[in-house]
Amino acid sequence: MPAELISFHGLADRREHLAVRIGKPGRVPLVRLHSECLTGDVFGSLRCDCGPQLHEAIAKIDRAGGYLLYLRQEGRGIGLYNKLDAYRLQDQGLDTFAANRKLGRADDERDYTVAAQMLRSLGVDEIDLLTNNPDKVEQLRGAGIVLRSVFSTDVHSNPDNYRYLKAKVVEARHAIELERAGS
Ligand SMILES: Nc1nc2c(ncn2[C@@H]2O[C@H](COP(=O)(O)OP(=O)(O)OP(=O)(O)O)[C@@H](O)[C@H]2O)c(=O)[nH]1
Ligand SMILES: [Zn+2]
Repeated sequence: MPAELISFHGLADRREHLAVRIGKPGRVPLVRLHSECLTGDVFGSLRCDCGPQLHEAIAKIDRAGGYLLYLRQEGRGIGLYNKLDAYRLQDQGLDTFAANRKLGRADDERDYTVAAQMLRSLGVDEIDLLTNNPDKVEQLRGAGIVLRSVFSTDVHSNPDNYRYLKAKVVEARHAIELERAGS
């Protein structure tokens, strides 16, 4: 599908982030904040749901018109090296959040101020948001972005990511209807 890549510099965290404009965004575009996940997005790891969510978001935004904000927040902000350490701890039985804590990190270190800055510079102050994560909703609202609607993503569960998804529901209030998906 036709898409336009827009690269941002000089944002609050000084990192380079990307917006992908897909379809024809109207006044209230459909937006997905996608946090970088090299293992899931590029290599198709089944440990998480990032790859399928990325493709789902692109297809949905293509239909509605909007933006995929690809945020360089690997490992919920702790980076790839630390995420791989966290995976090792998960293999020893810790859940995804406890593993972060064991490494001396917060459960989730992502700050979505940069997403609000990117939207503003695209001329957007009201959106429909695709997410299950209440923290994205609260942070965007706190940054002054109006959320007309919040849509859940589909449930992309498999035997390898079930514990990871369950921990998101139980510990981080994600709106994922795991049981209805028959997992
Ligand atoms: N620290 C850590 N990060 C992880 C782990 N698994 C995936 N991630 C990262 O988590 C981020 C994706 O966030 P999720 O918590 O899966 O989902 P979300 O983006 O908060 O919520 P949705 O918008 O509903 O998808 C990506 O940056 C991944 O690299 C893990 O086990 N530990
Ligand atoms: Zn992932």
